[in-house]
Amino acid sequence: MADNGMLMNFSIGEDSLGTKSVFKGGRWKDRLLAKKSLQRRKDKKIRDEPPTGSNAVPTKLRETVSNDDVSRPAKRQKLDGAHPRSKDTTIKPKEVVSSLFTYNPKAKPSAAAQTQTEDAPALKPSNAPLPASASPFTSLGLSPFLSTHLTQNLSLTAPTAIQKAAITQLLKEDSDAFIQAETGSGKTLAYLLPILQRILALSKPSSETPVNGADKAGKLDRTSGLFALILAPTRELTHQISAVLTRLLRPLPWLVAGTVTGGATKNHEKSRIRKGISILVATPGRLADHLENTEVLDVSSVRWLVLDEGDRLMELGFEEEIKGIVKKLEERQGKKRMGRLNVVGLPERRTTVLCSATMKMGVQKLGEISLKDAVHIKADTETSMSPTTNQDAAEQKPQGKETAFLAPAQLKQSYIVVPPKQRLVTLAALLKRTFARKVSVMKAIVFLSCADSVDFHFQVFARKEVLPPKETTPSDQNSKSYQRTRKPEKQDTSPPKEESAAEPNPTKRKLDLPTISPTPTLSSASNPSLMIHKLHGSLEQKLRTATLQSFTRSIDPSILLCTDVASRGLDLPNIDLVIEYDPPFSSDDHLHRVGRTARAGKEGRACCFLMPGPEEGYISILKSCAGGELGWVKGEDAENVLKKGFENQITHNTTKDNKDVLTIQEGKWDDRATDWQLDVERWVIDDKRAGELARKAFTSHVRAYATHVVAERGIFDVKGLHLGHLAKAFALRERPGHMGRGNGNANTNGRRHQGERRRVSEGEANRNDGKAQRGDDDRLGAGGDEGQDAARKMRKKMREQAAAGASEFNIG
Ligand SMILES: Nc1ncnc2c1ncn2[C@@H]1O[C@H](COP(=O)(O)OP(=O)(O)OP(=O)(O)O)[C@@H](O)[C@H]1O
Repeated sequence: MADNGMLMNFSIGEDSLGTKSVFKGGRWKDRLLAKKSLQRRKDKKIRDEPPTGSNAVPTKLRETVSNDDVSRPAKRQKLDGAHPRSKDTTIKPKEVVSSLFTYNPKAKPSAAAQTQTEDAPALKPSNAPLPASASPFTSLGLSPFLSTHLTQNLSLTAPTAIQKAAITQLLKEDSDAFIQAETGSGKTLAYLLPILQRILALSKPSSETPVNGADKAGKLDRTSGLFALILAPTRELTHQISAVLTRLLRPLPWLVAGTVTGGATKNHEKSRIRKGISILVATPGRLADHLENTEVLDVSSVRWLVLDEGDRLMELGFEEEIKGIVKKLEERQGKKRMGRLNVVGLPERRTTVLCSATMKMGVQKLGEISLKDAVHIKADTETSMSPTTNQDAAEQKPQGKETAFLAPAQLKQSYIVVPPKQRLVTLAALLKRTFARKVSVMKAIVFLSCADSVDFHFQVFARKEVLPPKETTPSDQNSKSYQRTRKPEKQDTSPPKEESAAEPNPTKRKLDLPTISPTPTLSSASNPSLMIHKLHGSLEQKLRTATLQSFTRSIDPSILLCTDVASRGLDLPNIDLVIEYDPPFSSDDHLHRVGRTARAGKEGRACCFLMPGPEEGYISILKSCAGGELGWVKGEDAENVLKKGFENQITHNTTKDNKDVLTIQEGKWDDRATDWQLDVERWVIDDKRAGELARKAFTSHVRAYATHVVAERGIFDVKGLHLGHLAKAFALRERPGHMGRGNGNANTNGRRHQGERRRVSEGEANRNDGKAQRGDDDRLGAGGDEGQDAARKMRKKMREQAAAGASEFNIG
């Protein structure tokens, strides 16, 4: 029965859609139905009226209709053609745009309550070098020559706490060791220095005698044998360790370091191995390959094996390779090669050192494979809290927490709860605000969930804004304009040299690379040459290396957009801010990501984006990673960030004579934010490639979202995502049509590449996915569980690839 008919049988008090409606007569059931029908009409009327007050749609959008009401399913809109149900294709559909500022879910009051309003002082650094007077390098057993080299040539005056502990232990005994220390605490030198000291002492009965270039240690040279093997999970990390080693070996030219990694030419590696290498840094896949196929690789004299970033080695599925390498080392140890120098003083047994900042199941398993009676070396937190007194240190130490699992104490962490529709514009605002002043932040890293998302956001920030003509006119009375001539950039695509080679030229920028661009939209008057870089595992290795090198060496303020490819072990200088735009896939990943800043006692900031709802549960994990109540974790007000970022609008235009014109307009922040968002949305609609990028990024992001570790999947529940709202964060006015249809093709996930993938923990497969949320078909998983199906397939695929030992970095 139609509701309209029902209403006619009742007498209704006051106006039919007024607030005081009284139903009289008829059965109670009919009265109830009529009441409900009236309520629906009222709701419809409210929706159709332009809202007023704080929730008003900005003026420019009032003629448009919102389809993103949280409380009801969004209707599918066809943007690039006629209305789906309309047979008349000549009728242009009305543009459907939802406002950034309406129908947004709000942060829970409990999350707001956790927001600190005042800036608490950060704790004293936990990974800084110790006071030089208390612990000089010589006091640890390093030779005066090495100590002098560290101080004079590498500007390292004293060890960090983990270096002190590791160097003392590894020089004292030949037992295996597990080195565990927080990010940025100097683990690389903690294992390299004792190995170097021991190699220098080989063939020299008295290690007391200083070694120098003129009187080299015994008869050792590069043909004496390979003494140490260092395994690292990624090519980038391998090259980084090799660069540190090369600097250490500079005054010891008779010792030679080398690398073997996937992606490099095997024949070149073979010829270097043939010439002789004293210390080899390798990725497991390529080393296993050489052990199998390269006759000249003699590992019989290897006495030190280091497994750096142990947890990552396991995550990337290198278990089998490592088992094979350990087996080969054991088989070949002791077998003397004809013609080899018999190195006096070579230890009888091999020492294996496992390094990790975090202690996962995988690390324990790796320990079982590789270590025998290992000593667990940890930083003495009481001495690591330099330069505080012991009493301060004791007060700082979080009760019942392993400090090695924590972020550096001096790191200032924040979180920002942003509704999905405002995510993109808030990220832009945060970056604008961050780089508003030249001196404030030199470099920032933004972590995203997948390669496609990195590609999309890179393009968003690399493009020039096209604002409405009135507002871009420099003659506007609120506008100030600046002019600067763009310098022609010199092309340089040559492969990067190791640090030992010529000194870097920091002014050289590789603008011709597709991974580096100026970012006009984020630049400011005082910071006009802001650069943006992108890095992910689907890029060609050469491009990755060149991009990373350019970002590292740039003296201009720069932003790096990346996946977790850059989260482990990389020591990038001057990183002031880490933004986790997409939350990490596990709390361990969070520690590694934020560990790219606040290194070796330096200051650093990190900010994690969360969405209102279950994601707010992550705040307590952020706090516990920061050391509980003692840690520095502050909530940022999302609206404040938007206000600060969009107070002034800066636009760049290029004149015919190749001059950049910088225009600053002052005005209302919410209008500016809306203009900015609409501009990106128009670009996505008008430019076919951009549209494709946005849709791929969105799809891949949602699929990647399904791969959070099982323990945190209640917080990051893919079924709870409001896809319609989230689409706006990818400048899409509706979610892509195929989402949630269960095509389940994990390969189209847009390259959240094997190496970036989470190894699925045991029991994950048995996860009870629960029931799909009904009543809101904009949520993945509603209507037939296709979303769950896609997520399940994605996880299965990842398991297969991890088991196959594939890695984005190392297979070559
Ligand atoms: N004794 C020291 N004094 C000053 N700086 C140091 C010292 N030892 C190492 N560093 C610097 O600290 C930074 C971090 O070192 P390293 O990369 O070895 O840290 P890490 O513990 O391996 O970090 P991660 O866990 O992130 O891989 C490097 O820039 C290094 O040069």
